[in-house]
Amino acid sequence: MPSLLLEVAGLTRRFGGLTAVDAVDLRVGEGELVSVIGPNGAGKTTLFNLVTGLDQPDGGLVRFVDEDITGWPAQRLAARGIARTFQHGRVFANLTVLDNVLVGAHTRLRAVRPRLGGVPGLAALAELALALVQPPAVAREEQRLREEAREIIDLFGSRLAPRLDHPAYSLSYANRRRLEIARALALQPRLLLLDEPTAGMNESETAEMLEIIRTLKSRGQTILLIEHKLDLVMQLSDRVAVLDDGRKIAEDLPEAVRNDPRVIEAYLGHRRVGHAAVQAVAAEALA
Ligand SMILES: Nc1ncnc2c1ncn2[C@@H]1O[C@H](COP(=O)(O)OP(=O)(O)OP(=O)(O)O)[C@@H](O)[C@H]1O
Repeated sequence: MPSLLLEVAGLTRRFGGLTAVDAVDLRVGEGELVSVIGPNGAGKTTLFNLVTGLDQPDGGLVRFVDEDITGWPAQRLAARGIARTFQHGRVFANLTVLDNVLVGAHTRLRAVRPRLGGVPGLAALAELALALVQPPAVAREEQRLREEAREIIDLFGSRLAPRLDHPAYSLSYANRRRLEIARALALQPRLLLLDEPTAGMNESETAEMLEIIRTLKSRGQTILLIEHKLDLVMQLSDRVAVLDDGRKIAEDLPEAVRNDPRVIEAYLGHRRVGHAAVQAVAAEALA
């Protein structure tokens, strides 16, 4: 059993009368790829928002490594090594591909740099002075970051590498999604959360994304993945957790989840259909 990186216990989020995330438990070990699946509205993105500090839980806790991080803001979590991508992709449209990735790297550096005495404005002034003077150490660091950013971009091969100087707004939808992942990787996250990385992608783009995620996993990257394309989930995951109406209804190895009638029924929304019919429909959908 790998050492525990993320532990979610009894996590709950209500919106008015709706319990979007209902007492969910989840554990992710170092180096694992755990997928969260479930029908639309099951609570997957809300769960991600709670883990990454974009939303506050009404109950339960989130532990990361050896700290209780429940309710921490996103910036503080990024400093601890939690990075995410969004369902609809978020990049800085007016920045180039390279600069988008550099933003990720700079965020990491800012997070680990010691605070300058807590004097308001001093840190910003120091940054400005460093930028103006560019002492050799800063120039070297900048060069190193650029090389690191290029290496990350190279992971996406001919999709992004020839477009280093292109503004993000000029990229195709699939390339913007790739760029968003590249930027998250520049944070060198201990935990990477991917929210539907293949949403809106065609079959060959999806296959490429599968290979990229496989590569990240083989390098030891811990990943929490939301994905609707179950074929991809089944190929990549160490474990699969299934949400339905905010509750975790199953968590198991991919093969076991694939054959779990509760999962099939919930996922396909065929609660009133006979078991045999469900299995027939599911066999088609999950094939
Ligand atoms: N800010 C909000 N205010 C009110 N209701 C919300 C809010 N965010 C999410 N919900 C509701 O919570 C439930 C869970 O939504 P969530 O987006 O987490 O589901 P999901 O599993 O990610 O769905 P999908 O697969 O469609 O992305 C849904 O019923 C949704 O309408």
